[in-house]
Amino acid sequence: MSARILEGSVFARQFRDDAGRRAGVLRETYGITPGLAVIIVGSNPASEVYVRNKHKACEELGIYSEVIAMPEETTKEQLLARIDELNLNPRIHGILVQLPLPDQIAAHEAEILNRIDPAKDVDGFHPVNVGRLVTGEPGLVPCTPAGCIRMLELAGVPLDGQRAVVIGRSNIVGKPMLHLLLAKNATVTICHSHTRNLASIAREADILVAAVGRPRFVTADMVKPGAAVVDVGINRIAPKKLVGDVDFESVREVAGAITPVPGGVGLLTVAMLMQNVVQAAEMQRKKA
Ligand SMILES: Nc1nc(=O)c2c([nH]1)NC[C@@H]1CN(c3ccc(C(=O)N[C@@H](CCC(=O)O)C(=O)O)cc3)C=[N+]21
Repeated sequence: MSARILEGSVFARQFRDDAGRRAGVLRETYGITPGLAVIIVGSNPASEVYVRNKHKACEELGIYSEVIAMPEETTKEQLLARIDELNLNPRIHGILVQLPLPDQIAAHEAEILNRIDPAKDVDGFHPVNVGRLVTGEPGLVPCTPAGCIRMLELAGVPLDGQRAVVIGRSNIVGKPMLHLLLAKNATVTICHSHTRNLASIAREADILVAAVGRPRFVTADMVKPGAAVVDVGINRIAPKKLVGDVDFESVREVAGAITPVPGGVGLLTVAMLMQNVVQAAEMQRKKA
């Protein structure tokens, strides 16, 4: 048996079509063009790929997009001042500060992210949006986990009552994924670096999400036959070689469905960001 390949491009296309349609309504009915500002501090080759893909997606959907490149030596105060301006800028409905930040301001990451107006927080990283996710109130949800859940639903993978195991406990992927799966009535377990018997826990999963940041960490022996395997990893192991957190070639022989890297979750992330920008613009219109 060989797994069904869940192509990111197929699902990303559907998310983008939906975002484009809603952006059209905002434009034609209300004269609002959704706008996104991305702040990049310093240079990081991986970040540049992401920012380029995002910019292309905005152009295709008629979303206004501004990339604000700040020098490596930017101070916390300078960055906060830039965020304050964007918070007040009526053309900008979504603000994203590209992570990771350079070393001298990385320690202030929380303070920086908390400065973004929660209504414009299209990454869903602000504590107000995190709280809404945990309590089940409507809010902006982190793009990567939100995209994975929507993909699984569109692919017809059942979640209700299923065992889901998430490997990784980051604020960006692991923790929001836990809450989104829980909201779909899955039984969720989080595994991390201190977990004992990780492989045997992973093997119980009907849905296995890998977000550990270790190349090919998930091997075939850790996967239940027929499971849906979602690979959130993006590991550059050579200048032009990208691999996920899942050993794709061996796991595809065991899994029922699997996302590739590249061409999987990364594409969903960009498409979900477009949806979040449109959602932010819709919410700001209703509040105004
Ligand atoms: N505030 C913030 N929000 C983020 O969402 C965020 C971030 N910072 N920092 C970096 C990570 C990483 N990330 C990616 C998204 C899409 C691709 C992507 O489009 N990948 C394609 C192409 C990969 C390639 O060719 O290199 C693929 O997987 O097929 C990659 C990376 C968003 N991130």
